[in-house]
Amino acid sequence: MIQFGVIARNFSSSSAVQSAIKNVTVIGGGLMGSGIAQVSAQAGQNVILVDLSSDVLAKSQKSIGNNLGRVAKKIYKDNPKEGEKFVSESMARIKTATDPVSASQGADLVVEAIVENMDIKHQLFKKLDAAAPNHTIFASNTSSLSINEIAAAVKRKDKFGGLHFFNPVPVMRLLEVVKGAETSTATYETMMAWGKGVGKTCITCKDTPGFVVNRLLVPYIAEAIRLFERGDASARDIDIAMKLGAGYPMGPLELADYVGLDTNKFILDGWHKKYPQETLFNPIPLLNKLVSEGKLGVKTGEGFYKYEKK
Ligand SMILES: CCCCCCCC(=O)CC(=O)SCCNC(=O)CCNC(=O)[C@H](O)C(C)(C)COP(=O)(O)OP(=O)(O)OC[C@H]1O[C@@H](n2cnc3c(N)ncnc32)[C@H](O)[C@@H]1OP(=O)(O)O
Ligand SMILES: NC(=O)C1=CN([C@@H]2O[C@H](COP(=O)(O)OP(=O)(O)OC[C@H]3O[C@@H](n4cnc5c(N)ncnc54)[C@H](O)[C@@H]3O)[C@@H](O)[C@H]2O)C=CC1
Repeated sequence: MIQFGVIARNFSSSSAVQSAIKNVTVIGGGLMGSGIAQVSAQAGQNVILVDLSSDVLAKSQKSIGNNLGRVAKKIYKDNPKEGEKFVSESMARIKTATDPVSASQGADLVVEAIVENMDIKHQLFKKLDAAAPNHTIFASNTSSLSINEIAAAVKRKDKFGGLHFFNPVPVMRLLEVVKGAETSTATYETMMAWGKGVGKTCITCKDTPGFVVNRLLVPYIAEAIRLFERGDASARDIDIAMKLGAGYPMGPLELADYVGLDTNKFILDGWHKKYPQETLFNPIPLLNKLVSEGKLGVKTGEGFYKYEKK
């Protein structure tokens, strides 16, 4: 069951977040960054959303506007005027920028949601570390990289942690708060309070590959692909089985298409390279074939299933 009401309730009850963090800079205006900007602004935070591309920022603003409209319809179903006010006030709290450095100079919290590449994340955080105020907390939304390895680029390791959101961010209620080896208790507590303030249920995890959700989801999806590859069951039957037999909202192959087969492959390959003895992370010939054919799932119109192009 999807509960948007929780956003308003949790925010009003969390005074800690209101005092500790008021200004959030979200870097990366793609799928995840736009969702993180949206839930932050909904909760009353001042947000700067940063991307290298102004086209991406324009698209993000449009999709945030649409998604806020969906939220408003639910929270203010009997009061459309209040709903419109909620959308316009939330939108007004989001500014956009193309320079991460100047956009971080007034930030209490920077949430990074750029491309999943260690070198590029290092380059970004090195620049931010030199420019952001001393009190600014840095967090990465990485799906599969190590928080400690990302934090190696900064001096403020005590003020660095993981804030791992789920797609679609406005709908998925979980936030994984990742404590790195040197994350201080104060930073961890501020991240937990902030996560609760933006309407999420927070769980805590050490810096372990995939944290909790992806450590379980990646092998689960991999096994589903192997089952299909062996011809043990059809794609449709595998998905029906997990929806009706295990209560998942999407089957594993539908979810693989939704996340993107290139992303699935990227994570599996990265972990296989790092942990070659772990057979759960072994490469999957069928997945490699689909990716090499450009069949990446929903975003390209075909993966395990075919989709109408939007
Ligand atoms: C190998 C793994 C590798 C992982 C790689 C990286 C990924 C990560 O690091 C972590 C992840 O994110 S893993 C993916 C996590 N996400 C999931 O598992 C999604 C599973 N699917 C669902 O929950 C629903 O199908 C879903 C919610 C998506 C859609 O629900 P429905 O099928 O019921 O479809 P709708 O009827 O369209 O939507 C349901 C309600 O939600 C509202 N809504 C949907 N999208 C929205 C959005 N973006 N913003 C605001 N509201 C939104 C929609 O309006 C609808 O509301 P109601 O009309 O009231 O039901
Ligand atoms: N897609 C998903 O389901 C999830 C992804 N993540 C993680 O979130 C991060 C972002 O993923 P997505 O939003 O899916 O990617 P995306 O490709 O939709 O967006 C990334 C954006 O970052 C921008 N960018 C790249 N380098 C930049 C830089 N140096 N400065 C500013 N902007 C820059 C790109 O222009 C792009 O718009 C990744 O680390 C990913 O692993 C986490 C949870 C779920």
